[in-house]
Amino acid sequence: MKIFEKAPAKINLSLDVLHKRADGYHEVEMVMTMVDLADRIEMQELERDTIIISSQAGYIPLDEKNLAFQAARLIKDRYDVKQGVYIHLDKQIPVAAGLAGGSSDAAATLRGLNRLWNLNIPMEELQVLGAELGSDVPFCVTGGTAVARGRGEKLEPIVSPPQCWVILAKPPINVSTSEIYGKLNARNIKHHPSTDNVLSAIRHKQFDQLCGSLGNVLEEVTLDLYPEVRHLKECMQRLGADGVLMSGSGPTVFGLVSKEAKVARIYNGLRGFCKDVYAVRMLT
Ligand SMILES: C[C@](O)(CO)[C@H](O)COP(=O)(O)OP(=O)(O)OC[C@H]1O[C@@H](n2ccc(N)nc2=O)[C@H](O)[C@@H]1O
Ligand SMILES: Nc1ncnc2c1ncn2[C@@H]1O[C@H](COP(=O)(O)OP(=O)(O)OP(=O)(O)O)[C@@H](O)[C@H]1O
Repeated sequence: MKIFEKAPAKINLSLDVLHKRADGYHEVEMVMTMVDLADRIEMQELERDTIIISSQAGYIPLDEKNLAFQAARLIKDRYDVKQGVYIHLDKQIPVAAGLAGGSSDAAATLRGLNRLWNLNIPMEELQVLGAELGSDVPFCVTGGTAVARGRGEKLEPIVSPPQCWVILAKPPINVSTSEIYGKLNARNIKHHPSTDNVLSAIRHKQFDQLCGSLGNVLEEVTLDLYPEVRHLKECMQRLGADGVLMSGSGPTVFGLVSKEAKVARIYNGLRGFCKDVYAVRMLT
């Protein structure tokens, strides 16, 4: 049997760090949602006890370093599954972008193998398994819109943000999440975003208030290290996006845009100096 799962990209509408924990991770408070840009994952049963990964993208690992491989191995080990699986990743989400592409692939693999092997694992249990693979994986298991706390695994689902366009632009650089968290001085954060303001804007479907409340404490670190990300952010603002923020640890910058008429101008303006630009809808 062969099944398919979609693995959408996430964006952080807000990302606050409360403090650094004794285990080295950071205690976060984030509002996350998904956008209509997704990898497509095909999973096919194999009689042989093996995990095979392939992808059309030449620049991701296809061995045990791949998060989809790790997800498959985890589920096989925990539930004593003797069958194997062939997993093909049709990558559409740019890699190491701050859009949780690998995490979403891992989450989609957990959901897919749960179906393929009739394991009937409840979603909450898949999220707990996902947390072993990465901090963004539990959110990606269920998707939607949620407040994430802890190191990202404590989730509170909320209603969808007001519908709008999301323009994503990724400059051609690689940013390491652990490097950015490592360079953040949690005791000396200049501007904490207000999670309450973001939540109130979402609940009341106040698009302008949402745009005014966006904030990410990792932005300061990445923008200082990589001036091209700052330049991209300023460019998106100048082109007229209503709210602009870096996603996750970057380097992707997203712009929220309410009027469709503005989308093509912003998209074309960014394409002038950035190859990876996408105009998508918020997933509701
Ligand atoms: C930046 C975000 O993508 C925002 O959604 C996440 O906080 C990071 O999620 P992720 O890439 O799934 O992160 P993980 O793979 O768990 O961790 C990568 C590295 O980021 C750092 N890390 C991650 C999450 C967290 N709450 N505190 C951290 O300090 C740790 O150094 C860790 O070694
Ligand atoms: N299935 C996968 N897809 C993409 N990258 C993967 C995958 N599995 C492992 N990786 C590796 O993970 C690293 C991070 O890639 P990913 O696209 O998940 O980053 P990201 O979007 O910045 O994640 P996050 O937003 O969760 O920090 C890359 O260096 C890549 O080689």
